[in-house]
Amino acid sequence: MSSSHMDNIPSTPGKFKMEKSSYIQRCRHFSSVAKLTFFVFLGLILVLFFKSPSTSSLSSSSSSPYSSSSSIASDLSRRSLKTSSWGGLAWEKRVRSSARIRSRNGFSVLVTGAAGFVGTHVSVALKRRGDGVLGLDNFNDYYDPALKRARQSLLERSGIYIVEGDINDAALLKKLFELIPFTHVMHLAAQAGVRYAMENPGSYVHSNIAGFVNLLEVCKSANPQPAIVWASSSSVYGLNTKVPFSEKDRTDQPASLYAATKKAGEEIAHTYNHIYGLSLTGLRFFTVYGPWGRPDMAYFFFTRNILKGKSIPIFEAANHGTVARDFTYIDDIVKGCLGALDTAEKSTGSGGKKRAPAQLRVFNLGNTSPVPVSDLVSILERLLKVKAKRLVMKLPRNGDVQFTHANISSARREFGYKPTTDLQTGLKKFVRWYVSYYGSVKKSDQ
Ligand SMILES: O=C(O)[C@H]1O[C@H](OP(=O)(O)OP(=O)(O)OC[C@H]2O[C@@H](n3ccc(=O)[nH]c3=O)[C@H](O)[C@@H]2O)[C@H](O)[C@@H](O)[C@@H]1O
Repeated sequence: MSSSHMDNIPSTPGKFKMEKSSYIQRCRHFSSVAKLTFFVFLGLILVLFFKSPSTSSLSSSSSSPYSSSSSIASDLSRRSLKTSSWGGLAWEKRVRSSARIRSRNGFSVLVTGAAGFVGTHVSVALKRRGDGVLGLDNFNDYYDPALKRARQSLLERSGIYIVEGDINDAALLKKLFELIPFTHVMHLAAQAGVRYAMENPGSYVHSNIAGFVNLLEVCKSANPQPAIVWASSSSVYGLNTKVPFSEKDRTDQPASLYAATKKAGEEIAHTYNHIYGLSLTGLRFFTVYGPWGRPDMAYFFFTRNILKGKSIPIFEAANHGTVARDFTYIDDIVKGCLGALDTAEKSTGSGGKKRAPAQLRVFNLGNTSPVPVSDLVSILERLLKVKAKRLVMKLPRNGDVQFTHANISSARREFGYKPTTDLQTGLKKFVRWYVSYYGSVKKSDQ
């Protein structure tokens, strides 16, 4: 068992006294000590069992297939709330400097998941236009943390500091809000990935539900309350067959636990808006891709495997049905995120109390033109000049839906969202980045 796991166990005052008492005293009080020890022990077991939803899920789960590590101990530590040391004057100075607004009417934005794919791009874009940006990320190893560290270096060069911590760490979040009166929170920290939810369900509950609630709890008590824009997912449409997907369509048939936790997030957002007057905007991202992307996503590991001469599994639906995605390029998504932030109204509550009705929105951010996965592979083959070893197989029943297709008229109306990058153009930029980042084809065995 890892020491970080032990660190999570609160020590009781009773236990502490016991260790300090003398041998004679201990003998005299042996029966009460034995009883107490028994109850302390029982308590510890209960704490271990119930403390973390992710912990209990680990008994049957393995570490992420996309990460470099495969040990359960590492999985435990990446989910623990133990954050690297924070606090102190130097740390506060870094936090303040990163969050300092440098343009007139600029925002100060807390970006959760800042070392993630979308988080990195959004942080850079905000900083570039003069907003104050403070990142927060737990650097878990769901996929190669080295890539997250590289994104962190990128942000550092733009003057953005990423606080290392988990969104479940209420003390840390409170401290950040004490230091900075954030006008906005761009909440992108999440356990992503559709298929991994069957392997490690607890991690989805931990980040997408418990973590989100913890963040909202801190936001609702903050003065001023920030406006919150956060990442939902196209997967909430689940088994919906009406195309293109409109925000008005039903979203009560999720096909994966991941989708269910994102849908839960939308309902939780409703509650915090209703009770506390928090301004909340959920963005349903449609299969976002691009440079600095996520290695667990198909376009990314297809590229890696094509270059390495390994076969790639291409899913097809029943009766050779096409599986397609409304792949959306990262720059378009960034514009959508900024548009949502810019049109977000202020939260209306203060002191943890609602003063007036507040804004509650949800938008599709897609590309409006679904592409079959087999076409994605053909584009990659052309760009990489390597023929893929295609392994066509039946769409597994592990949470995937057959297709996605966004209706974006709502986002267009509200903030002029208009994607401009087609898959061919976007993948070209991705491949260029991939080759430069991983050095050469030979080295691309990340
Ligand atoms: O749009 C979204 O909301 C979601 O988009 C992606 O989920 P997904 O569309 O499943 O993206 P990939 O895992 O990259 O899969 C893309 C396509 O490739 C297919 N695929 C995937 C893996 C594989 O081995 N073979 C294969 O054909 C999938 O069925 C899917 O049609 C992200 O992983 C989610 O985090 C995100 O929330």
